[in-house]
Amino acid sequence: MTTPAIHYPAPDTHVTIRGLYKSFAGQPLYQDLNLDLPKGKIVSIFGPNGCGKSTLMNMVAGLIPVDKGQVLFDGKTLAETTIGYVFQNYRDALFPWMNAWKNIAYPLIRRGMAKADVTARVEELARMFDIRFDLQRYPYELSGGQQQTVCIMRALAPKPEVMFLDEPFSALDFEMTLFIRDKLQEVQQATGVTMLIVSHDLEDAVFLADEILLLTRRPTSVAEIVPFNLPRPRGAEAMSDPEFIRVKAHTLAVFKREMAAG
Ligand SMILES: Nc1ncnc2c1ncn2[C@@H]1O[C@H](COP(=O)(O)OP(=O)(O)OP(=O)(O)O)[C@@H](O)[C@H]1O
Repeated sequence: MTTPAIHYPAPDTHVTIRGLYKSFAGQPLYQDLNLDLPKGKIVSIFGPNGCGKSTLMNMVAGLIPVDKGQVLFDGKTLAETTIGYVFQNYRDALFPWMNAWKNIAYPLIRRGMAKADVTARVEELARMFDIRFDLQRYPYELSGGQQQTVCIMRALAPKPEVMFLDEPFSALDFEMTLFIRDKLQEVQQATGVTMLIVSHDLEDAVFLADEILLLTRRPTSVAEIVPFNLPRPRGAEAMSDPEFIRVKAHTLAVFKREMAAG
């Protein structure tokens, strides 16, 4: 009798993914995926088009069911874990009938938090994000960057243990990208939240990451996990740092290898 391999989590693991399977229309996407995501770190998911970056994140976040497998957060189930999610398209992510303040407060009000505590938390987030616009304004009155900032504040409001961000920079101009990069790093440093970011842009994927999770083509597995240890905070000048350039080049080489395979 053979004993199945036991995948013990690496030290400092937050999220453990074990024996994960997912198919769409009979076509396998993931087959027995085993993965550990480190606690209090930023992990970027990067890989070829359609390899399943968003699907992986959405399965971990519980937005898409797995066919088989287990995902645990510090040994707890998703239901026992506070998570935050920033959706890919900020234009559709905010409740249009609520002003920015109410959007941010929404997850707190739903949890039954007392009014004074809700106000204190929204004010704390407004200070953290150095908000200069009027939070009484409605989403349609805000710029794209302001809307995305509100989305991130809403996701952070309940103090999540894990934060999921699907393409958070894809619709932002460069100035706003720099601002959001700064803020995400500040928040991460201040709170120790574990972050998982899906990106289809190589530079974005590398810049914020402690680890870049590189996926193969479909059926998808882990091609490589690339560490990126440049000290924080990483400002715009980090983009010309030799270590950033080296990690980006390595990531690109693995990506090209995966594109050529199969
Ligand atoms: N609901 C669905 N039904 C059928 N196929 C799906 C569904 N969702 C995703 N897929 C397929 O699964 C694969 C992975 O999709 P996913 O969006 O996760 O990939 P991705 O790596 O995030 O893609 P992209 O780089 O295009 O953003 C794709 O081939 C996609 O067509």
